[in-house]
Amino acid sequence: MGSQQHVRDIKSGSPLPYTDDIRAYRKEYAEALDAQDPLRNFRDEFIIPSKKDLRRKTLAVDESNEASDEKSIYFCGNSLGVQPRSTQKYIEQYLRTWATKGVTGHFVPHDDQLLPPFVDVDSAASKLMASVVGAAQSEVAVMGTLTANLHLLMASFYRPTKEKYKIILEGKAFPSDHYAVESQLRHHNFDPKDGMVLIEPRDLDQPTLSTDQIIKVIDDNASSTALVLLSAIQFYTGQYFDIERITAHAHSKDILIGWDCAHAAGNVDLQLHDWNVDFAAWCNYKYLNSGPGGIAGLFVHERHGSVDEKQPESDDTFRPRLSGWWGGDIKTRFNMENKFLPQPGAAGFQLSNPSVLDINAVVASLEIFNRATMKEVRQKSLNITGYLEHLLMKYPLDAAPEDKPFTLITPSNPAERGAQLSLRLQPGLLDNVLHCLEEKGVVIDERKPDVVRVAPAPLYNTYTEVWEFCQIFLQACKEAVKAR
Ligand SMILES: Cc1ncc(COP(=O)(O)O)c(C=O)c1O
Ligand SMILES: Nc1ccccc1C(=O)C[C@H](N)C(=O)O
Repeated sequence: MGSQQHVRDIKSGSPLPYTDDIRAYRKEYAEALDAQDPLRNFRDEFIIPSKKDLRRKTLAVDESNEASDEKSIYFCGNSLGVQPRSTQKYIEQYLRTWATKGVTGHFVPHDDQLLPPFVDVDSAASKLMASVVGAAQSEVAVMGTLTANLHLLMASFYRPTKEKYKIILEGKAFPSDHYAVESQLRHHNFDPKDGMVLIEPRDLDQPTLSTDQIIKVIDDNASSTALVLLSAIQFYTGQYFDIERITAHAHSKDILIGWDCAHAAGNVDLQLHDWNVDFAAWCNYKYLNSGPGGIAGLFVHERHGSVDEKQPESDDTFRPRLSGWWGGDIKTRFNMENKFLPQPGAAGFQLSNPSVLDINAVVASLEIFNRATMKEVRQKSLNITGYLEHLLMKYPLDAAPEDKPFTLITPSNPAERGAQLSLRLQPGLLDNVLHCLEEKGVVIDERKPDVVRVAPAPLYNTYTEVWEFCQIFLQACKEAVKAR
């Protein structure tokens, strides 16, 4: 099959039919894929660090050169997404509103403002967030930070009894999640050694977890488990778990389940509502490009968020929670009567008035996402990450095994991964490979001692970058093997 046929197949949204046709390994093929990419114009919405800027010891950005400077190959949106061009405009607008309106900026709408008055920016953000994670607006709040939100949600959803008190999580969960669970158990006077049930990979060389294994751990601990907390996409392996099936299974055992969507939000087309997830939390600084440590997001399924207006605490479906004034009824919030009536839905979990500065950055990015659908973003992601895998594993056609001193630890089934591929290098190669990549202006990240994570972000990365990355990476591997 010729390269034009491949391109047509990609355009029609069908799975990319890779072949060993020599033409498909040429740069022109990657360029043709870019030319046909329906999302190609989104790249212009982002500032990709240039190679020159990355090398510079100072921050000076010479804007006149920005367009002409050669861009880095930035495949690190799984750790920190790049800056949308519009972020600066939103933040300047916020600074101007604060400077010129002072406290009146809280309440008075002004015609030229990009966002509503300060007190309403949280709902402007949740409105844009809802479709990105597959939720109703009322199920989403843009607030806090990921780990703090996990604690808040566990305060609501982890209600242990003497019999049912365990929390199931991955053995290799991101450390912050591990610490959050450990400290929740201690907070309730349980011993984490007994109360934390860790799902460990069976094979350390291929450290993914099968759905059957997860389900078996749930079954084995069903009578003593209060909560399951898993990551939607595993930060290390890039594995995308079967959220719908695992959630349904936990529910069938009368266990609540929450999902850490840090590596999934803005990456895959989550359907948190339809999958009946109890709660979820994520940060917005990875695939959602809202800046380091920026304001985060959480989801509470609508069945947990209802409020009886008169007697919220006696409503059966009311979730007990740690509260603050911003979660309270908007109409009475400023009455200072100390009668807490939570807002329905996820907004009722808010504590403080949010940082408007931070929310501006989230909104700037979400507005870009809302110009596409997550289905389209995911389709490009499947194609571009599939192309990356294909080139890494098959190119060049005459490659000897020693030319490929790495294995893929991310599942090769596209349905079981997002944008990221994690590659395990043979021992002793990592530092030299990283050095070569840095020299060539490639930004990826490493997990010591031997794993690199490579994540093309569908809204700003190109097929041509994938092609270039593979040339550089494979050459870097060759040189590292020689130097070993
Ligand atoms: C899965 C996961 N959980 C937790 C964190 C920590 O998040 P934060 O520092 O924003 O609380 C991260 C990223 O840093 C992460 O990837
Ligand atoms: N927030 C950070 C601050 C400093 C360095 C890394 C991070 C990350 O987010 C790491 C990310 N969670 C990861 O999966 O590697």
